[in-house]
Amino acid sequence: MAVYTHLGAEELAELIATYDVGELVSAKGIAEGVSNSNWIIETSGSDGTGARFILTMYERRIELSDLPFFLSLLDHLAARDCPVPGTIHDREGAAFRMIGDKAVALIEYLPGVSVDHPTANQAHSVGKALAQMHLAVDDFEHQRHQTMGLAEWDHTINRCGAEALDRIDPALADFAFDELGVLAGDWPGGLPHGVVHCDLFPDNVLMLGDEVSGLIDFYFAATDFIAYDLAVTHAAWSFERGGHSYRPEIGAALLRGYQSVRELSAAELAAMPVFVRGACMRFISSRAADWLDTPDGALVARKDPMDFVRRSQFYASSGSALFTPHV
Ligand SMILES: Nc1ncnc2c1ncn2[C@@H]1O[C@H](COP(=O)(O)OP(=O)(O)O)[C@@H](O)[C@H]1O
Ligand SMILES: N[C@@H](CCOP(=O)(O)O)C(=O)O
Repeated sequence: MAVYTHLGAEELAELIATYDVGELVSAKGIAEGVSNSNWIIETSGSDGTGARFILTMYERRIELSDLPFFLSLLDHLAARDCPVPGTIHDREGAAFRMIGDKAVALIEYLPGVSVDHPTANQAHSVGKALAQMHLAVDDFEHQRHQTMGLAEWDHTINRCGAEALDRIDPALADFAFDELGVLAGDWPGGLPHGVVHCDLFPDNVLMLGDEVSGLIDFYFAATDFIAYDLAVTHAAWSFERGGHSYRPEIGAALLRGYQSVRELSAAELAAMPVFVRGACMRFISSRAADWLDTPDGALVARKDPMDFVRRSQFYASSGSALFTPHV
């Protein structure tokens, strides 16, 4: 379910007329996604040859005051040849408009599909695209506070409470409280930082064959350590679904692809074993809170926090072996 708001044909045509993209031809709701409403929009195109866009209505989770940051980040990266959709500005130059109390933005449509079970070549391309993005944000002038960092994981886990966590899984509370202590003690400092994606799961990457055709869903982007973003991507891509087994060829290809564009410093490599565990805790905490907030029988599929507990335990048992300079 990812169309939360009904927009009538007249309302959509009126909206599209505020952009220089031709007339509305069709609008189809997109089923994927959970946070926002998305439509594929087809128009006659400004030159009459037809054009396709994504219309996003921001429904929840995103603060309106953050929208200029997210949208200018898309434009910045698109202008630097990253495979990121740029925004279409309306005839008055605005990157987003309001429909009632909700913001909407028209963005470029990118081809490609999200893969469920990546190959090593695909992971290599994702590593390259991530590193390219990290280089391209170097001159991005805006910042955004990391709202999903260590303090928030701690706050979220404590808000859930041990009893509720144990209702999800009897091993969850002990694991989460112990792990938060480890992360608080070991969290690195003083590493290169910049604006990073922070949620580059396979469903936020579009691929054409082995090549990345789109990086999407930048709505968790924030200023943080650059290597932490690689850690999030590593934790999200390198396991079988459920987190039961590590896919060494995927983790290694991702790192190789990344380092073919941006080499990690010795200090960044040394921080990776903690960063990947932090990345797991980030999704354990948000998934646990979402799990407890989602009523039984709701249409939204719950994501299992234990999947990332297993990934974290694997990382803890591997130590620095996955992140040595020769990988
Ligand atoms: N620029 C784009 N080009 C093509 N498809 C897109 C684009 N942006 C989003 N999509 C499609 O819309 C779906 C949901 O988008 P996403 O931003 O991930 O939503 P949510 O934030 O609700 O998770 C994606 O899985 C993808 O299929
Ligand atoms: N990728 C995260 C949750 C964020 O949801 P998204 O649909 O906005 O990517 C997870 O898997 O827990």
